[in-house]
This record gives sequence, C-alpha cells and structure tokens, in this order.
Amino acid sequence: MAAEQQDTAVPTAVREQHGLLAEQVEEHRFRYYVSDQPVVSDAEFDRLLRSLEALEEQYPELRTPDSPTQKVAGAYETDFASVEHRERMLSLDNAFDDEELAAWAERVARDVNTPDFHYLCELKVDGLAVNLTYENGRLTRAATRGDGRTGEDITPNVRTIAEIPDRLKGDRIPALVEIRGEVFFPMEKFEELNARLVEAQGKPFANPRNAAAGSLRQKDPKVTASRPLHMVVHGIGAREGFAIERQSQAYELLHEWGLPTARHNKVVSSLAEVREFIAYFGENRHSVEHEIDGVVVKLDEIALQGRLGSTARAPRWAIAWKYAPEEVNSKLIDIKVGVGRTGRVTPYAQVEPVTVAGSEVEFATLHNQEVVKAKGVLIGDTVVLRKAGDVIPEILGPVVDLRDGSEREFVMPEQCPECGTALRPMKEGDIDVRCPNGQSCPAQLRERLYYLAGRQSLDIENFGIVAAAALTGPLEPAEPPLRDEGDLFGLTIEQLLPIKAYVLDQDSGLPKRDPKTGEEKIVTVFANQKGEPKKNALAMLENIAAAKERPLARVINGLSIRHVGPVAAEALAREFRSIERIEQATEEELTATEGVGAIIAASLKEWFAVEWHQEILRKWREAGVRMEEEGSAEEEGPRPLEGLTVVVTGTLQSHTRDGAKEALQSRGAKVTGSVSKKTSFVVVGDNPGSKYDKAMQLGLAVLDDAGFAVLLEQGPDAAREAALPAEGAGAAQE
Ligand SMILES: NC(=O)c1ccc[n+]([C@@H]2O[C@H](COP(=O)([O-])OP(=O)(O)OC[C@H]3O[C@@H](n4cnc5c(N)ncnc54)[C@H](O)[C@@H]3O)[C@@H](O)[C@H]2O)c1
Ligand SMILES: [Zn+2]
Repeated sequence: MAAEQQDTAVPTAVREQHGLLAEQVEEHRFRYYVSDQPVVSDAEFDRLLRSLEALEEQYPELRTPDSPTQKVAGAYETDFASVEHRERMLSLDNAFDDEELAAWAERVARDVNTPDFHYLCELKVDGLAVNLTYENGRLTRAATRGDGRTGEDITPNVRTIAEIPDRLKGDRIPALVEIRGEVFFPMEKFEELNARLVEAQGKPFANPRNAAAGSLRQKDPKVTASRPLHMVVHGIGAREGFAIERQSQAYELLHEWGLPTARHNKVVSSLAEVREFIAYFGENRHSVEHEIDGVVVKLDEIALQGRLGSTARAPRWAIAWKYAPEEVNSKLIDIKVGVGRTGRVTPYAQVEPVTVAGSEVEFATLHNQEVVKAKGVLIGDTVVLRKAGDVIPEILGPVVDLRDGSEREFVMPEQCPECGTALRPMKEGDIDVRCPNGQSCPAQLRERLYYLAGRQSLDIENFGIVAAAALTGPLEPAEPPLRDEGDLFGLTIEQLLPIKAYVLDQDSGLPKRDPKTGEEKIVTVFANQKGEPKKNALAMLENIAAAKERPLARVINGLSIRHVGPVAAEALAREFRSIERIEQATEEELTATEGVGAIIAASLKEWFAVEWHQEILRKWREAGVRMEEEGSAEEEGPRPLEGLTVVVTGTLQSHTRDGAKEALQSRGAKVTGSVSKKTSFVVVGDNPGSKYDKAMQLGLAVLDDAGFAVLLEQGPDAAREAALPAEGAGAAQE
C-alpha cells in the first residue's frame, strides 16, 4: 500500500520542473502565435513539449486539462476580435520515427474495426492555420486557429489573398462550410521582403513562416495585400448541405469550388505505401512549390474518422510525420570575407557550430555586403540558419527580439584579408568590391588554380583545394612553386617533395589544430614520412600532363576570364577554334557569336591586354596545352539541334551532366539552366527537382534517358513523339 502511494506521489522537484517547462512552452507559444517572433527553433520547441509529455507519461497526475500538452495553444488577448469556430480546429500528433508511425497505424487498424480503410498522404505545409467560413458560397469570415475553439478575426486580411475566392464556383454550393488550410509565404520571396522591411527601418522576420503569420496578422489589410501570401487547403470543419464519404473526395469538391488544393496528395492502402510517400518527399522536399516540414497521414474514410474521434488537442485519425528540421538557431559570431578567383570579395557568416540536417555547420554564405544589409543581420545576433539538402547553409534572418544592444553592423574591410591590397569596385556602380591584385593575391591564385583543375575546366584528379593552396602559399619553401598558373605544366616531383603546409579543414578552409597542444597541424603535402613521393602526388603530375589534351573550350573556361563561364567558353571555342583567333577578333566579331554579349567581349579584350596573362598563354603553348581545335566551324558537320533550347536536370544514366551538355551543344542546341515557356526540351534524370515540376506545369516536352537518346540520334520531331506524357490535371490547372 505504502509503496503504491509513493509511486504516484509526484516529488516536489518534478512538480517544479513540470511547472517551469509548462511556463516555457506557454511563453514560446505566445511569441510564436502572437508576436510572430519565436526565439527558439521549432525543433527546440518540440523538444520542450516532448519533455513535458515525457514527465506526464511518468507522472500522469501532472497531465491536467490546462497543461500545454492538452491544448492546441493558449487563449491570448490580441489586437483582433475573437471569433468562435463552429467546429474545433485541432493540432496534430507527431511521429518522429518509424516506430511512432507504426504504433499510430496499429491503433488505427485496431479501432476502425474493419479491414476496409485507406490512408491519405499529404504534405505538411509550413505556414499558419486559417479557417475560412463560406455561407451560401460567399466568404463571410476568416480566422486564425487560436486555442482551437476561438480564433482571431482576420477576414479583411484574408480577402487580400488572390488565391482565396470570395465566392465559390460551380453548382454544388453548400449552405455552410468551414474550410481549413495553411497560409504560407514563399521562400524565394522572403529575402526581398526582409530587404524592404530593413530599408523602411522595420523589423526583419526570422523565417518565412513568421513572415506569413506576421503578414496576415496585420491591423492594416493593405499591408497584408502587399505581401505575396499563398494558401493550400487541407480540411473541412463544420458543414451543411452536403455529405462526403472520403477526405480525398472533399478535396475534389474544394478544387471544383475554386479553392487552392494540394497537388501531391495520395490515397494508399498500406503502411508500406505511406512509408514510400514519406521517403519520396524526404528526398524531393525541395521540388515542391512550398516549404514542407513533414507529411500528414490521415484516415481517408470520414465515417471511420468519426469512429476514432479526437483528444483535446488532436484527432486520433491523423498523424504528422516530421522531417529532420532544416532550420536551427545559432549565434552569429562574426562576418568575415573571402576572396574568389576573380578577386571578388564576399562576406560569409561564422556562427556557433550547430548541427542541422545531419551535418555540423559553422559557416554560411552572405554573397555581398548588400545582402548582409538586406537580411538585417547584425554581428552578435541570434540568427535562423537554414541548410536545405546539399545547398550551402544560409542565414534566413535575425531573431530581433533577442537583441541586447551589444550587436554591431558589419563593415566591409578596406583591405584584402590575404594580400593587404586596397579593395575597390572595378567599375562605378558595382556592388561587389574586388582585390585588384589579380596575379599574386594568394587567395585569387589558389581559387583560380582550384577552378582550373575542376570538373568544368581541365578536370585534373588529385588536384583539389589542398594542392592548390600548397603550391601557391606553402609554409615551406619560402618561394612557392607557382607564382601564377603559367608554370603549372612544368611542375616536377622535386619541386613538390619539400612543400610543407597546414592541414586544412575541408569545410572551413581553416588550419586544423592538434586537439592536445592546440597547435596548427603541419604536414609535407606531397611526400611521405620517408621523404618519398606520395602516390597521389605522382598521380596528380600524370593527370596534369594529361590535361594538356582537354578540348579548347575547357582550356578557355579554365583561364578564369571574368564573365566567361563554360557556356561562353564553348561558344567561343566553336566559333573561333583557337585562342589566337579569339584574341585577334574585334568586339563586333565576338558579340556576333551566339552566347557572347558586349560584356563578355569587353572582358575578353581587357583580359588579353594584360601582360602576365599573355605570359601564361605563352608558357602553356610552349608546354603543349591545346590552344586550338582542328578544322573550322564550317567543317564541324551538321547541327541538327540548331535553334533549340534545352534544360538538363537530375542524374542521367547515359551521360554525365557535362557530357549531356557537350552532346547537345555540339549539335547546335543551346543549353540553359532555367525552365521557361521558351524551353524546347527538358531532359530529366533521377531526382530531377523543381525544374521537372515547372516543365510539367508549363506542359513542355520532357525527355527521360531514352527520349534524350532519340533527340540526339533522330532529332527534335522524333523526340517530341518520345516525350513523357504531360500531367493532365496539373498542366490544365496552372
Ligand atoms: N519556435 C517556437 O517557439 C514555436 C512555438 C510554438 C509552436 N511552434 C511550432 O509550430 C508548429 C505548430 O504546432 P501545431 O500545434 O500547429 O502542430 P503541428 O504544426 O505539428 O501540426 C498541426 C498543424 O499542421 C497544419 N497542417 C499543415 N499541413 C497540413 C495538412 N496537410 N493537413 C492537416 N494539417 C496540416 C495545420 O494547420 C495544423 O494545425 C510546431 O512545428 C512547433 O514546433 C514553434
Ligand atoms: Zn588580395
């Protein structure tokens, strides 16, 4: 008896901990739902809520009706009139791993009491929940979720969202219907919004979800009208005058009424298929037109939903699978600058190391000083960091509410951090500043060499950033083997063996330190401990020799001439067939080349006029690097794809990306990076991403590997026949 009592009694310390956690959760909810300025990441908030749940699991007495775990959110006083929802708006229970998903599915299967049911898989839109009330087809009210029973009246604001119809279309209009959905702010418009806010001395938003909430919850609907808000509908509340049997069916009705329904919903009949859906969108998260933070799985049969019912907080017939968060908060310790291969100086952020999307992040890009200003971030700010897929981490925005006054603005340095030369814009009106010391700025030379050895240029294996750094700025010997790229092809193993350099961290480019002594690690880069050549040093030299044979276009690209990238290099090589002829061409002749404009022509002229550039060409010529292509443009053979514009996306089985490009260009097609109405073909491999979606939307001819082969071998007419079928509904809708 006594023992049993002890089991259920809640120790004071636990009760206190529970109270503290509950208070924190409430405060974060207030900041999130009312101030639209959360100070912790969603992942952090979810962790807090989970610890609260865990405590209540252990001590069920703590699970009182007013615990935050039992509520959708708090009932807050705000600037908006409150309105009651006719039917409650609930939150969702979460599954963070497969075990939790399986447990949910098991409960569903047990409680529906029939083998005949379906799962409806939907994407979880990261925005804010809104309830639309339509009476006799007219939008009469729009409200936020609030505490689930009472929300805020935001009708005039919602009316400004173009996608939300004022009147429902069609002839099956119900007397009353509540429609639930998510209002979101597109990621690609976010930077622009913050830039505008900062310019007007306003507070920037920390991320797009806050921007959506903040934009919608405005006292002046005109402000809301100026924001690019969108909506996706994902549920029905109270209804009169019509019946539905399946949730998926409801969406067909909503679509018919002119409401913005989701394009990726899928009805399946097994948990295995649910898992497939989750896995698919986990891989293709960024091919969707809006940000998603998970997948919502629902029981599709409405009658069975009723049988399962809801808790105070969430329906039992649905569950939200959460993907690994892509956003975390961290402290912006400093903003530093790096120098690129054309001397461009770009600021980058150094943050307190955090783990996001499975990897540790310490640096994020900031592009240029205008971007730093536009983002409204200050050194010392807590910032929201985003790492999406393989993309380089970026800073979304600052958490303004956490500022304490010690933050300071970033000022662009006046001197090159690597060579001390005074930085300046190269032309009037340039945003970018550059280091003018092109030849011997160690940063520029290192980056040029790295690019020259890269896949787009001479493709020299075993020659990465470490080799580039070691050859241009070693600790020893005092005189580096390379003063510029001219001597690259004359390198000998004797020159390499004595080179000593710091061991650099692959991500940060900073010297690694010995964890014990704290001293920077130094190695002989190309020799082993016995002083013999390392295998990859020998391989590197062999590969350098082989690189002399690369096609002219790659050689041109590798020269790092400003504005001359792979596409222009290809066009120049095809038209002029030799470096000499490019040099001798007039600006008119250059601009007459497809893909070469006035800026590129002027840049070429400038480049050839520089003495040390000529010296590079002379040395390369002497070393036997390919400086001309045999034959003339006329002799090249037929150009069956002349006039076509092609986009290649995803991983092809038959070609590398560069290989596919070369195959297209050599037949006269133009290869571009973005899909538009003018695109003739979109070639898609595995994991194609958003370009594929866009192509489908525009109803373009999309080719898979097989279709691509037809295009190359039989031309555009046959390829159109071989194109993939367009996505009927999607194409008609957009
Ligand atoms: N950072 C913070 O301080 C803070 C504070 C509070 C809440 N939050 C975050 O806000 C989120 C809000 O929690 P919540 O209670 O809204 O739960 P939730 O986001 O986990 O799930 C419920 C909501 O998902 C939305 N939703 C999106 N797509 C849907 C779809 N296809 N079908 C059905 N519903 C869909 C609905 O609006 C629904 O209300 C959590 O991710 C939490 O981390 C963060
Ligand atoms: Zn410099």
